[in-house]
Amino acid sequence: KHYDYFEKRGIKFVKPYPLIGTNYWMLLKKAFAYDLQEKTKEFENEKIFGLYDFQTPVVVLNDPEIIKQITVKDFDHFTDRRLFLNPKMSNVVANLLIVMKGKKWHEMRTSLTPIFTSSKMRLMFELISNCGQQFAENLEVDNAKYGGSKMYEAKDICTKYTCDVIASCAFGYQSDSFQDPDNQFYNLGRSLLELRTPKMTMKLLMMRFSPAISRLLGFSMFDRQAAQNFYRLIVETIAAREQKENVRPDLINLLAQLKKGDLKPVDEDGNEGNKTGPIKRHWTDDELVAQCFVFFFAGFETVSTLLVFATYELAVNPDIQLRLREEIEEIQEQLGHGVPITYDAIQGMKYMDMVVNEALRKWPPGLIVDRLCTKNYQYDDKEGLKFNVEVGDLVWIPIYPIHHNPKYYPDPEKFDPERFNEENKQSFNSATFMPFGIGPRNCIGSRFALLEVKTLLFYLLSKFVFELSSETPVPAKLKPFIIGTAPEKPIMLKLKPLKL
Ligand code: HEM
Repeated sequence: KHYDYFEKRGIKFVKPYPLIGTNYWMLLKKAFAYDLQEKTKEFENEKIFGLYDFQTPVVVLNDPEIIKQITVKDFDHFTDRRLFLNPKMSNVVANLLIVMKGKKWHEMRTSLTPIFTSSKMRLMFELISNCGQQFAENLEVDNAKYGGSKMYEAKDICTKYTCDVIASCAFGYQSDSFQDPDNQFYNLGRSLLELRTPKMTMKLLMMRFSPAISRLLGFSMFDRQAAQNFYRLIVETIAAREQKENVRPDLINLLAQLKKGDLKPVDEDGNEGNKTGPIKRHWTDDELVAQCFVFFFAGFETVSTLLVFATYELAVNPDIQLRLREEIEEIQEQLGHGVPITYDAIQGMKYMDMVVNEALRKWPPGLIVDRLCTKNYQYDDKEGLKFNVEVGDLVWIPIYPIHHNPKYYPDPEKFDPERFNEENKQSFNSATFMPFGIGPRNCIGSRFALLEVKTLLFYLLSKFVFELSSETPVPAKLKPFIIGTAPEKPIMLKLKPLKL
């Protein structure tokens, strides 16, 4: 009964099958990204087309102008996402920015935006840099024990680093996951990593297929005990900070300021308004804890995935790696060898920025973003394309297929940082490069994520040459049967010491 949605509206669509809709990629053991890419190619002359995610009709926006119209200009009709996390799971989940809806989301986003501005990131950078430096030193010592010949699994080292950064910047806790992989942060991180396994994919699909059955079966995405321990730790740390006036520039500190009403609202560019006073609102413990958890929920897997693919591309493109190292050496000469990298120096690294952007284009950690229609909507491009979207209908923005469309990126499988050089950047369209999503509901943590990734690359490349083990397949392919960006086979890295 659900499968006549597009026919009724005269929208071209992919033929669905009972129950699975158009999700055949699961049965064919294909990667979701490749399947969606094929479907968008099949409909390349259509600005929109339909598919069925199980029984849910999805309008796929296959054109940058329509994407901008719906996600930016007409955002007030599409303020929400479809939920994969059930807010009824706990009050913390209900208060995650990713999950919140409508007015409540808007209010929370406005309250949190001052935390993620450039000026706050500048202060937090010292903590990120300490983690990067410590991590590279640990690897140097470990690698030396094996005469520089040890193979490291890229995902393993990148998740350990990401975990330490989150522990330090979000939770105010110094961990060293390389030396002590049993610490509580890494354990929680590991339970998040399970998201990328076929077993968890089945659970997530079940949550999508039938939230009621999933609740009955008690499906949960995280280790409950670990999550409870975290809760206690955060509440206690915030209380201790309030008493001690500790000025460690981390999220806990910023949340304590928010709670006291010391932070002013900012506009989209992070500028404080002169006329408006500080944000005043009552914060519950659940709300405060949720904001720390957001780093884990939204920033752990995404950042480590980007790091994995960036190191992979640098290893298979030695000329690009060399050019990036030259830029790093220039910075080191300016700052003095052994001196930690500064916020301004990392922000000024043009080639680093190009490399990271190209890694985000080719391997976007988020393959799609979605929007739920919250107010009936009528689209008319005045050139013959008209369609209606009603409250509760779902639209997808196909990030991966757009990033791999030769119309926007000639020779899309080539890793070419020049696509993002100063000259090309001028003509960039925000709806053809969307690693952090698009519009008012885009990624709030993008500045933080970029700093985290660039910092580790800086410290690692100043010590090692990245090479791949012979078992790592080139070109890398995406793992089938999971919804997400992960390599099919582990990426094994050799870190050849520069000083040997
Ligand atoms: C390379 C790393 C990252 C990538 C590629 C990434 C990508 C994304 C994408 C595609 C979205 C959806 C945007 C949309 O719907 O238009 C998103 C949302 C979000 N991200 Fe990130 N993200 C990254 C890191 C982080 C980090 C480190 C944080 C930490 C705070 C974070 C926090 C969030 C939050 C809270 C949202 C929801 C925003 C809202 O609903 O208002 N992300 N991210």
